[in-house]
Amino acid sequence: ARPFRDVIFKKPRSYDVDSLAEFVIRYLNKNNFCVVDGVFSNKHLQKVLNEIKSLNSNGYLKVGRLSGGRTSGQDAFKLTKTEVRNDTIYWAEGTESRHPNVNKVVQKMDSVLSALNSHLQGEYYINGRTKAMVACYPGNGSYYRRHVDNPNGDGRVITCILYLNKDWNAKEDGGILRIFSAQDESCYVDVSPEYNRMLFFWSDRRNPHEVQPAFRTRYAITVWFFDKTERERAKEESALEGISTMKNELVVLDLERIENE
Ligand SMILES: Cn1c(O)c(C(=O)NCC(=O)O)c(=O)c2ccccc21
Ligand SMILES: [Mn+2]
Repeated sequence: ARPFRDVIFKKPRSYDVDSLAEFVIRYLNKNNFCVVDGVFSNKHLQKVLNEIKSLNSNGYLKVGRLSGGRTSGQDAFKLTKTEVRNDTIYWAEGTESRHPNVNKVVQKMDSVLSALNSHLQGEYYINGRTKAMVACYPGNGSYYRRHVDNPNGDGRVITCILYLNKDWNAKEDGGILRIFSAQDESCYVDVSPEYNRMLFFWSDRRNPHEVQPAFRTRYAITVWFFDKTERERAKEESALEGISTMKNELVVLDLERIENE
């Protein structure tokens, strides 16, 4: 397969939230995804990384169980000896006192979130988000199988990821996020999970993606932005099905229920 374009990751004119939001929407409309490098200061991100490492060493990150792009034990495909599925995750509200710098990242994502609406030509109205998912791939070949974040209208419209991996060398460390073109299976774009890199993409079927096996510890913080209408309809439907409608819990439940697209 060949990359569907040599994507040169441009930088926005400036990093105020409105220019950022305009830049994100422009590339979401053009390519269905947008990479923005250099949003945070190195000083701040170093503190964020330290907080996440201590969350990890204090056992706050739990194995991702059946969540998202994997089916349970009855997998047909065999794992190679170096590929193990053990991404670990921690859900942050963004207000906990144990990680003030992670909270600042969530607040920055919130400020971008609220600025997006004035650039979305009315097809969505973003009015909320999930909790922030702090994810760690331990680097023993752990990976995330190809999936769509929101294949069935659970309300999530934009995925926002911040990568925290210093001096990442994808050739040795792997861990590439490969986003496939929904139209043409043989086309994809590879995003290296580099430090201070933000990635936005439509959460629906436009962006099947996978995390390739990582051979070094790989950290990321992800937030999913909700569309008001789609979210309310999903909550009505799930209420009918009797699934608990606690806002963030529902998202966690959805992540466990999502099958591959
Ligand atoms: C750990 N992890 C993920 O890494 C991704 C994902 O697509 N990550 C993309 C990336 O890290 O580049 C997910 O979409 C995901 C969904 C539910 C639970 C855990 C999850
Ligand atoms: Mn995903």
